[in-house]
Amino acid sequence: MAIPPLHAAPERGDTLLYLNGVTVSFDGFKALNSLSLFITAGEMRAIIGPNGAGKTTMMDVITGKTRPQSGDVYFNGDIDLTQLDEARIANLGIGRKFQKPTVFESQSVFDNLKLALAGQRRVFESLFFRLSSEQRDRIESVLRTVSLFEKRWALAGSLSHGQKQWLELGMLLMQDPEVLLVDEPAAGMTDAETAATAELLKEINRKHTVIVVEHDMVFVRALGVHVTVLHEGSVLAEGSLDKVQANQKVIEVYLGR
Ligand SMILES: Nc1ncnc2c1ncn2[C@@H]1O[C@H](COP(=O)(O)OP(=O)(O)OP(=O)(O)O)[C@@H](O)[C@H]1O
Repeated sequence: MAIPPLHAAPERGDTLLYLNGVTVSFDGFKALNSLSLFITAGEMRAIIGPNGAGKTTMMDVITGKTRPQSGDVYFNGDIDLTQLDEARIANLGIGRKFQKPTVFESQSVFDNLKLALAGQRRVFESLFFRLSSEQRDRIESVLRTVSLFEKRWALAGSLSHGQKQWLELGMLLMQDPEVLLVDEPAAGMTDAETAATAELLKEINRKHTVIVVEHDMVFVRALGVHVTVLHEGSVLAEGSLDKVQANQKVIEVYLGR
């Protein structure tokens, strides 16, 4: 049974991402069941929910990897994302970071960011193209943002798991996306790395809209942002972490796992 929407839909023009009544079925199973989610420009939103709630499918719909059977998906008020392919959507400024880091291990931290700047160019060409001073400044600024300036000449393969995640966030930042979708950034991190990642996302959020999917409640608490709880492909609750954690429906869903 579809859960009725918690709030009336806002005006599309007031949103950066507008998902209204989005349904995705796999052989009759609804991974998203009339999902409605509205993100305002400049906000950071945490998305939580038990396994199979539809978090990954939601990100697949936004990035064009999966087409919904029904519902509206708009970016910036009037760009219909259901009509665009993944490359077009990425070029619009919707960047995604998957859970597993995919940095170039045999290249330096600096060269990984250089490769990210070059975008679609072939890897070999990209390593030998000459940087302008603005491009070098930009790489250095991102290196400082992700706390890897001191490590810039180290091979990416020698970084800790947490540092690799930060490098990959840095690679995403080189493309200067308007919105970043970040999948479980704190997974597998030490407590110190988790705390540093929360600070990093807050810093990134100063200039970019961020949607972060995460299971680690300590991390979500450190972010201190509005939380949306997904369950069976719909929004179950929304609000501060304290508010949703006190919600009886949310408690039942998590205890019933
Ligand atoms: N390609 C697919 N074919 C069939 N079923 C799918 C497919 N992709 C996802 N599903 C199902 O849809 C539901 C939602 O999956 P999804 O991966 O979006 O959940 P999730 O909230 O990201 O879960 P997790 O926290 O485990 O990553 C699950 O029951 C999953 O098995």
